Amino acid sequence: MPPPGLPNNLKEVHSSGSGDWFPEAEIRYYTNVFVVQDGKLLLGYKKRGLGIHRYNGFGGKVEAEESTLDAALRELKEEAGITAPLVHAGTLLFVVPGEKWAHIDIFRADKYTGTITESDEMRPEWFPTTDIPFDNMWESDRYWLPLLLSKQHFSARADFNREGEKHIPMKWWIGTASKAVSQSN
Ligand SMILES: Nc1nc2c([nH]c(=O)n2[C@H]2C[C@H](O)[C@@H](COP(=O)(O)OP(=O)(O)OP(=O)(O)O)O2)c(=O)[nH]1
Repeated sequence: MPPPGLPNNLKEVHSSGSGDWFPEAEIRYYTNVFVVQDGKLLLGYKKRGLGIHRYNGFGGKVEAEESTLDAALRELKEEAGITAPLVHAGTLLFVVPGEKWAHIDIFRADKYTGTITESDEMRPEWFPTTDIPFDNMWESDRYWLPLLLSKQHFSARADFNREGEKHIPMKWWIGTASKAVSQSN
């Protein structure tokens, strides 16, 4: 059974952890973009803020009166210097008790235009899709990123406890939807 906050028509791919899901809270919307080309995945080494010193896709908060897609395009331009045709790949609910729930819309692009450029926030780096640095990414990414790479639309929830700057994974659930990956623009 999918956890609270996810649609209930999903097929489980992976789940882990124990205890109860953390209680509901207000939702804040984020984006995250992964560019995949010629068997390589573009990641950014985060130089500041949430997820510092770890690799991630490019993204951030959706601003007021901005669509999710526009936010994703803006963050990709700000953080990596490029633009790309984005396809919605899945959704991740990122939960920390006492904080707003982060609803992260995750996009994939198979091509891009512009010159990849380091920003204040991210240092872009290509990795072979067979050698992704999961040990240096958010803990549950290893379970859903393969679904993004194989173009299966997914929904996931990951609950963490925060200890200072550290996020300790408590429980997570990842599933796929029957709907095919659709073009979002
Ligand atoms: N891959 C992955 N990404 C995550 C997880 N949790 C989480 O917040 N993120 C993403 C969502 C956002 O893309 C990014 C956090 O955004 P941010 O705090 O840097 O937002 P921002 O760029 O608007 O921040 P700022 O400019 O205001 O400092 O991290 C997770 O578990 N896995």
